[in-house]
Amino acid sequence: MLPFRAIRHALSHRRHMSVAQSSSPKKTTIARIADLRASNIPISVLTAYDFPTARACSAHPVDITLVGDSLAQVCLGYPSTTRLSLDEMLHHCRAVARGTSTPLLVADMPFGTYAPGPTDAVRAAVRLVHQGHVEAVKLEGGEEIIPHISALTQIGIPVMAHIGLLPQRSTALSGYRVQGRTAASANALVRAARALENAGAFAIVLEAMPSQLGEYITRTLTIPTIGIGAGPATSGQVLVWDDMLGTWHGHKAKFVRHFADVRKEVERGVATYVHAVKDRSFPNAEREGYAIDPTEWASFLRTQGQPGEYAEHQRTATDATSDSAEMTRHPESRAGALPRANETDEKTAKKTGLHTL
Ligand SMILES: Nc1nc(=O)c2c([nH]1)NC[C@@H]1CN(c3ccc(C(=O)N[C@@H](CCC(=O)O)C(=O)O)cc3)CN21
Ligand SMILES: CC(C)C(=O)C(=O)O
Repeated sequence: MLPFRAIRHALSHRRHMSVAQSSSPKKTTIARIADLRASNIPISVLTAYDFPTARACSAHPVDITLVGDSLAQVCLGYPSTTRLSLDEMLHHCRAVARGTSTPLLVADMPFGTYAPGPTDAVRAAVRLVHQGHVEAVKLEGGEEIIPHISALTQIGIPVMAHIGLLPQRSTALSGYRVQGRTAASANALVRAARALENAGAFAIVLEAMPSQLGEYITRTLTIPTIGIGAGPATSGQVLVWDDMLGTWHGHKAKFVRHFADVRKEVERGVATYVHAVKDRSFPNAEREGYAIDPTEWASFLRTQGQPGEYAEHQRTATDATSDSAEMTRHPESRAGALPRANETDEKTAKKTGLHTL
């Protein structure tokens, strides 16, 4: 019997107990993922690429946090996931691991790190566990990667498989296309799914395929299916962080739903900040600044050879920073004789078009 099957069966007596305790978040284990599928409770998966997104995934919490290689596109600006190196992936895995508490932590094996053969797959996956602090790995592919998956599961690295649309092969496949739309390709996907389960995968991502096929594969297998564009009947769902929050600026696949409009908030925040800096309403000297004892300041100025009257003026000006009339009466008293606040405001507003705010 294969390793994860054995673990699942050995722990099956705990099934009902652990699902019943779902109100108090516990560390997600491989057995718990199997429990959720057996109990027909949908499995929630989200990608995360850094410490704060990992914290957000842990706070609610999601069941599985995936350091997806979509990292290449949404976080690092590469045109394709094939550009991502193992070192770059490791750097982000460590940050995500530091912010992860309860979710099971899974990382994508980057393009080229497993294709050469099972030995290379083991070497790269061991680095992801050792140096990336992840608990499981995900690999894209069908029957051609069965030996790789067997090698990984036999040494105790849990594997999430991934079939259907395979982004790492989008160049060879001439783009991101829905898979399994013909009887022949649907058959090939079902065959691959069975083979991956037999090789010991603990779960399988089904990407961009007809909903009927997503349901059919889910019913055929005993391991959970995690769908992304595979319809509502899969055992769980995964979305890319930036797609879910509406921050991704690129193409929106049909399967994407925005659960928040964070991009609009980000744009509003940046524009308001720039405006506040330009019109000097930020920072406020008292609420957002630090003070020095006036006598200390006066004595500092004496060390600088400044007249006492200047020190006195500085103190008054600090007490009433928002009083632009004060600055107008003594414009020369400000270091470098900066232009008056109103002048600056007018000029920058013209340059940046901030009048529209
Ligand atoms: N932001 C983002 N979200 C993702 O889900 C994602 C990434 N990036 N980068 C890596 C891969 C690439 N993925 C993609 C990218 C595009 C489509 C897409 O546009 N699909 C077409 C299908 C058209 C058809 O064959 O009918 C669509 O319109 O939905 C799907 C998955 C999934 N992954
Ligand atoms: C979309 C998910 C499944 C993924 O593979 C990724 O984030 O790279």
